[in-house]
Amino acid sequence: MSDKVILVFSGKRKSGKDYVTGLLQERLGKANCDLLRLSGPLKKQFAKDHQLDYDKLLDASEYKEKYRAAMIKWGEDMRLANPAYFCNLAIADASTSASVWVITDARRKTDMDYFNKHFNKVLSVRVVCDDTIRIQRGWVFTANVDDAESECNLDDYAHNIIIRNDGNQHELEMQFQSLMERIREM
Ligand SMILES: Nc1ncnc2c1ncn2[C@@H]1O[C@H](COP(=O)(O)OP(=O)(O)O)[C@@H](O)[C@H]1O
Ligand SMILES: C[C@@](O)(CCOP(=O)(O)OP(=O)(O)O)CC(=O)O
Repeated sequence: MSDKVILVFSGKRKSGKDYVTGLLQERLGKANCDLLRLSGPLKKQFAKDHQLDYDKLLDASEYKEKYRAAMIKWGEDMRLANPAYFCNLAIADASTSASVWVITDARRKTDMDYFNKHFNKVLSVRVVCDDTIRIQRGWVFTANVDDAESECNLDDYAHNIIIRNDGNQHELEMQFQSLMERIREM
């Protein structure tokens, strides 16, 4: 079993998963820390099958939101056949030399089970944020998305670390310091 440190991030849409994991990678350095997106291989295959623009599905855009419900459904069908499918693809693409792998977008207990099964040093990190702030960042409640497994399956998971990302940079910095300390201890 690898002794890499695996940080498995999750959080609601617009909680700031990409923002926080990007900042973390900057702090740790790209050579030490690789970002793994479970949604990466999902979007790539979905785009190919449906003649869509893969790059436009990657950023925080309206284009992604337009196809989100269909991508969730498609991804769920794939996961039903093999819950490890996207996790396997994400780690196949990851940097073997980085000592820290940050999974940016876990959504399901099966994702958590996968990393806990395959790695020793795993921390689950939940990014949380008030809905009022998510709305300011462009979140609009959408049925079949915000009430679906994709957004809710890890709500009651016993996360190791909670990061509050309401936009207070000082508060975020303090939380980063203790997260970095936890990583060093591992
Ligand atoms: N702490 C923060 N300070 C400033 N902007 C932020 C912060 N957190 C998130 N954002 C912004 O809010 C938007 C949504 O964040 P993002 O990381 O894409 O969320 P998620 O990946 O959880 O959907 C992005 O435009 C991002 O830059
Ligand atoms: C179909 C998805 O993989 C789409 C995920 O796209 P992003 O990971 O880009 O989403 P946010 O960062 O939360 O906005 C969801 C799933 O159920 O797998």
